[in-house]
Amino acid sequence: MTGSPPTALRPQHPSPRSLRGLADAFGFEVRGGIDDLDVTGVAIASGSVHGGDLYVGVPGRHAHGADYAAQAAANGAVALLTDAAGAERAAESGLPVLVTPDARAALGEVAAWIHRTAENPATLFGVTGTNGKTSVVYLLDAVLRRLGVVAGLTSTAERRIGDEVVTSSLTTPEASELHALLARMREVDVRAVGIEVSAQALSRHRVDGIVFDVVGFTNLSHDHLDDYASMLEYFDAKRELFTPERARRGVVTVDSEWGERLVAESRIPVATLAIEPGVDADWHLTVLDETPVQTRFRLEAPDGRALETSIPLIGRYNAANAALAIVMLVEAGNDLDLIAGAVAEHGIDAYIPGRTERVSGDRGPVVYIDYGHTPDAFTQALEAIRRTTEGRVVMVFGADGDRDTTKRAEMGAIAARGADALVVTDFHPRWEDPAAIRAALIAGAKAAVPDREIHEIADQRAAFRHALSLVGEGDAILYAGPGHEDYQEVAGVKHPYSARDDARLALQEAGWLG
Ligand SMILES: CC(=O)N[C@H]1[C@@H](OP(=O)(O)OP(=O)(O)OC[C@H]2O[C@@H](n3ccc(=O)[nH]c3=O)[C@H](O)[C@@H]2O)O[C@H](CO)[C@@H](O)[C@@H]1O[C@H](C)C(=O)N[C@@H](C)C(=O)N[C@H](CCC(=O)O)C(=O)O
Ligand SMILES: Nc1ncnc2c1ncn2[C@@H]1O[C@H](COP(=O)(O)OP(=O)(O)OP(=O)(O)O)[C@@H](O)[C@H]1O
Repeated sequence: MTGSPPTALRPQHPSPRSLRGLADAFGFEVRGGIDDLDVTGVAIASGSVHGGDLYVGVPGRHAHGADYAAQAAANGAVALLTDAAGAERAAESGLPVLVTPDARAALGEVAAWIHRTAENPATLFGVTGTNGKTSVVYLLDAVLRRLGVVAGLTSTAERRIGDEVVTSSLTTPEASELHALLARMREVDVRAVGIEVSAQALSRHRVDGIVFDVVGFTNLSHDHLDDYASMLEYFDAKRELFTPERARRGVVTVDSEWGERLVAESRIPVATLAIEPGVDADWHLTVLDETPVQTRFRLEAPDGRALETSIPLIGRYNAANAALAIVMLVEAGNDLDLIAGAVAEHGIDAYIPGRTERVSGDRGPVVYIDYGHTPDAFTQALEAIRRTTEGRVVMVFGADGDRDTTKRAEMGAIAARGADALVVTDFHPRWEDPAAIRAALIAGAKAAVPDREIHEIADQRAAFRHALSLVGEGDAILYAGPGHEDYQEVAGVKHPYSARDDARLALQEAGWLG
């Protein structure tokens, strides 16, 4: 899904808007006749244009979208919005053209205008940070449901409109898709939406045309240094969310120096949250109890009130994610006592697909499938599992091909320090040599802990089964990487593979799961 959503994620009853009105509102140069034309939607991928759409042709890394204007026209586009170069390239398409210097930069506001998303909006929550964004939007969703609010979310794993669920591709949809989704949500009375905001989304205008009611920051650690030249550039991309043009209020987790820095540099009012004792913050989180199946915590408000609840997830970091969600809800105007009452007795019943998801049963080793693919995610998940495991911890992992190669040695080193045995396997090699990726991980592991037990098994199914042969009752396996995904990408081809399903099958084969 690149650019324009399937029908379910679009408004079913769009109200047409005049193309001339659009051109006038934005001051676009017009080439061709547009006076009698109406527009009902907007798309930036020619393949997902619906009849009545404005097709927006933007230059990309591989192509100029304007080159696909004829296909967009064949699919029912009424006009093209593009830059001057695009207008030349699309001259043969027969579509009237609206010209602007940077069509991607215009897309968010244009999509907001077409879908009227500023009218009667839901309460909008935006979550950013290296790790924990998906988790926080699911936790927001779970608490909102407990409060009786019809909620929606967009995350790396899924887009949800109330109870309707659609699998995601990008973490943050393109602006055309995001505004269509918000318009669809309004049609079915969704009143609060959690939106995961990646750094790339901020750099590439994907959340333009939106002013969030409350934004939250989880943490910042090594990732995406293929897209950003340094950690500072990566931080600057995320900091952009904490500006009045994009959000009204913020909540910042301040346990790291990046959190402190964000508070200092934020241009909107922010509340602060800390999990580490002794850190100066408005809200304080204390973890009360951790087991392999749940974490119980207490959250203290600046006015001395407190909330106690549990989540069906392991790890202090997940308690921090839940606390961030709760503080964001309070900052949006929800009463803390009301939230406390809603989650006190049964806890927050969030199910987050593929985030330290326990796929094992009551017998045998505990097996978690996780989406962690950064050094910090490895650290946090391993620490959480170590604290609740009496026996050995075996870690199965690989690393993304064609993505930030500089984190691989560190990932290997953290795995070697945190687990008793490693099974290094393939993740998504994409166009890279998978053996070279495994070698980088193993080199990092050996440099950190030279005598660590390491098994190299390229095939994921075989790797997991081998890990299973190394453990027994009281032990744990962390299989980090695949999370909720249902494919493995090799040289441009997506092969079906669900680590969760396969791990359950392997546990059954081993007689540990009924
Ligand atoms: C680097 C990046 O962000 N790339 C995005 C970009 O692709 P691109 O520049 O290569 O596009 P292109 O292939 O040159 O095509 C140019 C234009 O022509 C259009 N086109 C192209 C071919 C065609 O037949 N018809 C057509 O209309 C395309 O839709 C596009 O609008 O525009 C595409 C269309 O929207 C996106 O799908 C694509 O995201 C790719 C898949 C991607 O992997 N992005 C990653 C880096 C990303 O954004 N990740 C973040 C963070 C994840 C995390 O938190 O870890 C995310 O938010 O997902
Ligand atoms: N607060 C946190 N701090 C550190 N690591 C975390 C935190 N929350 C989750 N993680 C780890 O990061 C992994 C990904 O979590 P999650 O999907 O919520 O993050 P994300 O920011 O949405 O990342 P992505 O956009 O890649 O999905 C989890 O599986 C877990 O290993």
